[in-house]
Amino acid sequence: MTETEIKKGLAGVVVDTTAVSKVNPETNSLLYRGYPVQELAATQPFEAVAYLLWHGELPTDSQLAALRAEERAQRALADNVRAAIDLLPLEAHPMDEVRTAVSVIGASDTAGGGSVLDASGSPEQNLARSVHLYAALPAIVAYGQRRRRGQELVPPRDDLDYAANFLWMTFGEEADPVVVDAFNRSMILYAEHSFNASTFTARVITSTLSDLTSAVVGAIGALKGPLHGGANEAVMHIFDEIGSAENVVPWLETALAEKRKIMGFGHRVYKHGDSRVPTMKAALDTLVAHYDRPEVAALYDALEHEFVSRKGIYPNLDYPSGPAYNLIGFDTLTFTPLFIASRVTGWTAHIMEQTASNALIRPLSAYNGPDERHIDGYVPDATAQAITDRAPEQA
Ligand SMILES: CC(=O)SCCNC(=O)CCNC(=O)[C@H](O)C(C)(C)COP(=O)(O)OP(=O)(O)OC[C@H]1O[C@@H](n2cnc3c(N)ncnc32)[C@H](O)[C@@H]1OP(=O)(O)O
Ligand SMILES: O=C([O-])CC(=O)C(=O)O
Repeated sequence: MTETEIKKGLAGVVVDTTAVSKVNPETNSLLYRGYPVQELAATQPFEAVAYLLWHGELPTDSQLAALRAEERAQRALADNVRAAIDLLPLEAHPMDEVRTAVSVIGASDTAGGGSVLDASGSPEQNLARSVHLYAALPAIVAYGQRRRRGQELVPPRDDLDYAANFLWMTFGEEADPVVVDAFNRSMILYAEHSFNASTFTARVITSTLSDLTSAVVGAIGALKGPLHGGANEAVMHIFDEIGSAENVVPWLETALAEKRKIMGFGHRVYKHGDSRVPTMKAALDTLVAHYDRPEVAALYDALEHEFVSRKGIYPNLDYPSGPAYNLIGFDTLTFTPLFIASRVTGWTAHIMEQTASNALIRPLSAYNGPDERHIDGYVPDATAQAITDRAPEQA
């Protein structure tokens, strides 16, 4: 195999089909099961989009009511999950906290029937466990933020929809409808994006016939990195570093001179802008007006203008989401866990799709290590000396 045949990072490689979503960089569009994400964000509750991703169709009224009832019944933070979270240091990264909590659920989940040991991945069991994770995650994320702030757990409210209840459990007060709407839109925009790194991770794990929760745990690990979901958190650090719009030019000149990656910009698939950004920017603008924080929009616009005009690289969804979550009152460390709470719907839709039409995912590699050599030439002492002699940075 020659080097030119290798697609580093699988860039541009089509590895399978999917009916869950379609990302089209040419038309700058994103369809969930055929519906433009902008239309879904403008009209649907997150619950209906979760249903759409899992079932392929938007729910009827009674189907939506049934999903809502199932979700509400599993909203409360389970005692064993809380106990596991409480064992973690307060300084633990919230992504590690959520990953651990999901693992605990997986080790004790009987949703969809069967014993704890039975993770057979039948369609009924996978769907029930998907709904369970989606229902359980808001309490986990909300409790994590409250725990770090030294606040008590807030139990869920049965009379609130998913987004309003999520904000209630996080802040202990009912959010303004404008805020609930912006948050609901962000949940919908984050829900699904074809074969991104975390979804692909989930599909690789599923392809070995491992269980649904293991695939979600692996996906969380992939999402944590700043080149993927961790970027929404990194965007806020950049905003904090810059401070205000008038500092953008000197800050950016230094960052570019240092060859820093500017988080929240660039995308593997979209090269002319992310289809979700205009919708999330509109939600951010609503929040800026609601909280009367024009300086946030000024900084956002100034950095976007300077970076795009210098580099021709456009914002991705994490760019408007970071400041939007900050305005709502989430701690920066909570931003990527919010992404998990949303993306678990897309991940599990892909896990079910992979299960239904499985082939072990196992690509090839081109070897570029030492030529074949033989053990009779191996001298242990000489090898040990060679390791000791290595420069510290190589050791
Ligand atoms: C929801 C999401 O997960 S969206 C992605 C969130 N991630 C980020 O915002 C992190 C910042 N962005 C990036 O690191 C990249 O744009 C990625 C990883 C998202 C996509 O990267 P790739 O498709 O692999 O492109 P790659 O990283 O090779 O970039 C191509 C060129 O643009 C540059 N570039 C791309 N994004 C950025 C950026 N944010 N800041 C500075 N330069 C950038 C690269 O340095 C590279 O330049 P070079 O050709 O001179 O080396
Ligand atoms: O598609 C990607 O590579 C990353 C992304 O935007 C997402 O997962 O939402």
